Amino acid sequence: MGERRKKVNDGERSLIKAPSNASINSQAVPANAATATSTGDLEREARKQFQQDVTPAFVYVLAAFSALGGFLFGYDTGVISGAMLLLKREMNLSALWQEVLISSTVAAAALSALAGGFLNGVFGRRVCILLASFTFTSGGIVLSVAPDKEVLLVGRLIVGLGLGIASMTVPVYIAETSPPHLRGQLVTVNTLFITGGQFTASIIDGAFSYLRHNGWRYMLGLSVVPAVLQFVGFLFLPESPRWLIQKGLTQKARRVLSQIRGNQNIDEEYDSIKNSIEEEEKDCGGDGPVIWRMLTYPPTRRALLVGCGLQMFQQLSGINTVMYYGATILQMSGVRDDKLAIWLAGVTAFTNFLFTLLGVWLVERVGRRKLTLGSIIGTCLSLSLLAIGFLLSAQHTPPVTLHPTDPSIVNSTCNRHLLCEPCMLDPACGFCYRENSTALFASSCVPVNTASTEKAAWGRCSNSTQLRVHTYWAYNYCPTSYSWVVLLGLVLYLAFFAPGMGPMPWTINSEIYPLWARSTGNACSAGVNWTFNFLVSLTFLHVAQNLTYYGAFFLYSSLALLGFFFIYGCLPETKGRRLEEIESLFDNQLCSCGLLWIRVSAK
Ligand SMILES: O[C@H]1[C@H](O)[C@@H](O)[C@H](O)[C@@H](O)[C@H]1O
Repeated sequence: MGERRKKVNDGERSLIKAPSNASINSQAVPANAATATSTGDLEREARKQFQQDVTPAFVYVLAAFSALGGFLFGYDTGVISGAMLLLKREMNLSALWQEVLISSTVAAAALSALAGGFLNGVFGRRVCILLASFTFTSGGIVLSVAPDKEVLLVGRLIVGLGLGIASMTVPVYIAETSPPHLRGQLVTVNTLFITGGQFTASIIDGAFSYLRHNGWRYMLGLSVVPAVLQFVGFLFLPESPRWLIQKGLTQKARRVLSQIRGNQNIDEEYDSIKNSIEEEEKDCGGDGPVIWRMLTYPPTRRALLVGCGLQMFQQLSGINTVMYYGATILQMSGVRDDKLAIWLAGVTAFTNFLFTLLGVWLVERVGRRKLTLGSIIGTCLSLSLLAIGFLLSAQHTPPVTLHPTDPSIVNSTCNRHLLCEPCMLDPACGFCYRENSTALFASSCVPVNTASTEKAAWGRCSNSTQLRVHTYWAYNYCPTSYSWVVLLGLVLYLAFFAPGMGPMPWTINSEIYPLWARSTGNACSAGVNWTFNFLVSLTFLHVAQNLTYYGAFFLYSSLALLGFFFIYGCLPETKGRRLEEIESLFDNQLCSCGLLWIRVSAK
């Protein structure tokens, strides 16, 4: 892809007056600076200390405005499930149209993330963020005024295009503008915004679900607010200094760097970026598209494998099955009021958000490698616990005791099921039962109402008045006394996944590629993330039908275990290193960092 690099113009540097060091208070010099041998060393130490202590507020402003892209990522992927409940009634959507409207956005995001690599290289990070927020705004407007399902589809595709570009550009922009000691934390804030967006979407879904007519227009259209905010903000925010240096716009780069470092001395940082670009120019050699150069140059090939592998295992650990079907899983744990279902999704989203906050706190304390390893092993174990909960529920599933005689059941598959478990796994049927304080009785397996899965096609469970008095309709779940195991599994899953496996793939990808390969590397790995998101969420219900719920969660658990071995062997620690130094971590043979780690720990 066309990431061109121009020669850096040395002459420009001397035109700019370096900021004075006079503001550095001698008291800021650390104790160990006494061992420094020359005044130069002393000065550098002092500067480092000063720069670490006083982080200019502008860096936070940049990170917050960029992370609005993460918020829109979370909002637009999260809001659709609640909007769909209203849309399917109002527009009479078939199951196929519902699936198309949900997954078209994710598929469009996968494609545009790949294209985003090219756009980032040629036009820069800032223009791409402006483009993404413009796309989000247009998509939001189209969705909120859509007269029919075809226009809705166009709106969903436009939003997907914005998502792909934002998801790959924002982490890169934040990483490139942050000081090394804050980089991990600030990029992780972007994932915090993603989960915050998902949580906000569930609240908005809950609030507008009472507006039966046109409520979905507000749900889908409200994303315009943060999108416009980001667009306006970025009209005033600067381009990434690293991209500017790469393009030979050195004078502008120095200005931006000094602005985002609060007029501290930026010589050292500037020189280090410039030198590393010159080094890279010699090292990576060869011509041809960036992706080809990445694949033929061993360090970037390894980094790409690690980056894409992390994104793949993030999605294979099943986060989006939990995010999209969380309400059903929670229903199994005893809350049966259907009206609550939409709010329950909010509980899952909030837990995900809360534990991502823990990740922001941990990332610079324990480092990326340990955090990701701890997270994936916990994820793997809690997925097994979820599976065990489903297994116990399936083994103790209640029997069907009533066999209704309505003529339409003769042609339906529902009258073949003798237990609740196969009945609820059959998408055409649901379990209708009565319950007193001690036991469940008068249970039947009957066809679902095709217009709304909230009730049966006929009989006791098709009647909303009856459904209020001790008669229950269970679609997608079975009443069980092992629900607490499932609930515990779910909470532990989010507690382990959200601080590590949720944010780290994005954070690590923003750091591991040299500048010439950064946008292409992030485009590929974000493309892998969206592709596996699409595959896993689209196949979840089919996988559950064929392997049962516990089979599905055992499968995700085994995939997470595989992910653990991959991360253990292949992921080096990038904490505290300058972006320019990170390439050297991939100099060693592929996936030998597990061995290195053992050696270092043994010393
Ligand atoms: O990192 C994010 C986050 O964990 C979200 O909750 C999830 O929905 C996304 O797919 C993932 O990429």
